[in-house]
Amino acid sequence: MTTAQPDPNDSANTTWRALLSDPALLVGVDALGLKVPTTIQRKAIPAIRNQGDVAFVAQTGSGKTLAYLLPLLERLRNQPPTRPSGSPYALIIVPNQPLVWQISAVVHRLARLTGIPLQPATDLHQVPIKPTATAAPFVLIVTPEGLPAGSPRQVRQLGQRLETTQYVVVDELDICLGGSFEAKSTMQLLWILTRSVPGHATAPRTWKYVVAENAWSPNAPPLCSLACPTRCQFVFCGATLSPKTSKTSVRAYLRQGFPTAQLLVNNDAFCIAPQTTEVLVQQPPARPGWDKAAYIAQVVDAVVQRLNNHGVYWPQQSTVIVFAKNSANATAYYRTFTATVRASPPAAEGAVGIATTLYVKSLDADEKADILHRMSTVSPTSGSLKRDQRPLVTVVFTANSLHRGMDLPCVRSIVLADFVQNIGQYIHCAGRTARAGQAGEVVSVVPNMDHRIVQALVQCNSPYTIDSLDEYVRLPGQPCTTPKRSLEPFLGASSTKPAQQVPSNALLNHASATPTADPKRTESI
Ligand SMILES: Nc1ncnc2c1ncn2[C@@H]1O[C@H](COP(=O)(O)OP(=O)(O)OP(=O)(O)O)[C@@H](O)[C@H]1O
Repeated sequence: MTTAQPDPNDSANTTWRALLSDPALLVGVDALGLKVPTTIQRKAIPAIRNQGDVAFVAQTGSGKTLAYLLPLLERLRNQPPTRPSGSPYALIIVPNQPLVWQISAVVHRLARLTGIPLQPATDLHQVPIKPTATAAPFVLIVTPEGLPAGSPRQVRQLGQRLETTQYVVVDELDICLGGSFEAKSTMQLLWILTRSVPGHATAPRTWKYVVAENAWSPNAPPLCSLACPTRCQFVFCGATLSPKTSKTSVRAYLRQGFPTAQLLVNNDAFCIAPQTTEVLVQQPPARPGWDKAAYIAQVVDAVVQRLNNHGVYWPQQSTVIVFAKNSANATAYYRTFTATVRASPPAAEGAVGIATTLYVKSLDADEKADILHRMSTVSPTSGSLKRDQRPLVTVVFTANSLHRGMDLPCVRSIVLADFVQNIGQYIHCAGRTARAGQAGEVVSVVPNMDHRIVQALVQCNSPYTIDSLDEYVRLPGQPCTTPKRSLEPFLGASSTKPAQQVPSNALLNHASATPTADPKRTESI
């Protein structure tokens, strides 16, 4: 992959007008209330406009979705399909169903606001095989599971349906191209790249291997060498990449398949947003009769209380997300919380004027997707309440599987009830708050302060490290302004290995070390 050079014309003062040539898009971003493009939008939009493959990595909540959707709309305006086709014009691959709905809602909104015809489809069957002459082009948004890729026959069918697709986005690239999705995504991208069918008599033998083993063969030819002239444009994006040394390195995957792609790694990639207040709370030692669920209920109650105390910093509508390591824990924390916790008292008359109602929902199975879908379609600006409406704190209990990509409105606090297993997970869970420059808070319940992950957080982010909930409630309410360092060097750190030695003072107080800013960087994969 090629290394992008810093653009001398790029400046934080770049306006939407300088970035987007199409007046309809300017109307759209204006209607969305977006004043200036974010850094990654300033970098990625011109790079994508050049029609080459692009991979970009930037902080959670930094507007990556629009960074790939706006060029798609622009492209549609400049090169509309010449005739109706049974292929979606664009394909967006994301790792989970709530994200499918979320991005579909954004596409729908953008198309409406800009007047550029584009229809979201969340299932291949929604794209008609024979569209009418006047039908708007489709963008298909699916998980890797949502596209067939098991047998050669299925892949052939997929091939027929994506024959004239022009633009392919892989969002949350480290999940979609790695782990359990790797084989499936590889099959799908392979076909889209080559417009040919693995398993066919003319296909290289290695492809048959790929099909038969349902795995990427190390002997397979580089994807690039298979590319054909009608190849479409690929865009990859995410907030994290797996480390170079990782067995299923996405970097290696991209280097092999998309060697000419431009890689843009934003300076803030792998960093927690600076306006995030981070708190590490020492979990009391387990002793007979101690109930973790009851303790988590107290933590969540303290979080709601702090929101109430510092309501002046939070808009009236707030969401708290409690992440547990699995659905069973999420349900246990939810049940105990609803059974034991009182509603927080209203703030003093004339002060902030916020009373708190608790709306708590355990997100299990189908329910979780449904609720997140409803929540994600609420606009953050719809926070102003009607006169007789009580301000609301929504507490959502969920398993970690939902930490990726969700852009829920007004998420003020994250509670990591079960400490994360790796830094990547921390980055993504913490990234559900402090989005698009808003203030936010992450409260991690830490069973063992000696973990390497704790050490990494103390070194890079100067979190508050405290050992009682009383201390937590008394923490200042101002949004954080501490710069944070990149957590990338610690991506491989696991919570199962204890750290070597963490200075005990650093764990007791808000660490005083001021992190240095990352050097400006773009990087080759
Ligand atoms: N230029 C902008 N100015 C202000 N807000 C913006 C801008 N661009 C996007 N946003 C808003 O920022 C929020 C986060 O955007 P988005 O979901 O695209 O983030 P992301 O970078 O994809 O995050 P993640 O890595 O968590 O998926 C959205 O609510 C979006 O509307």
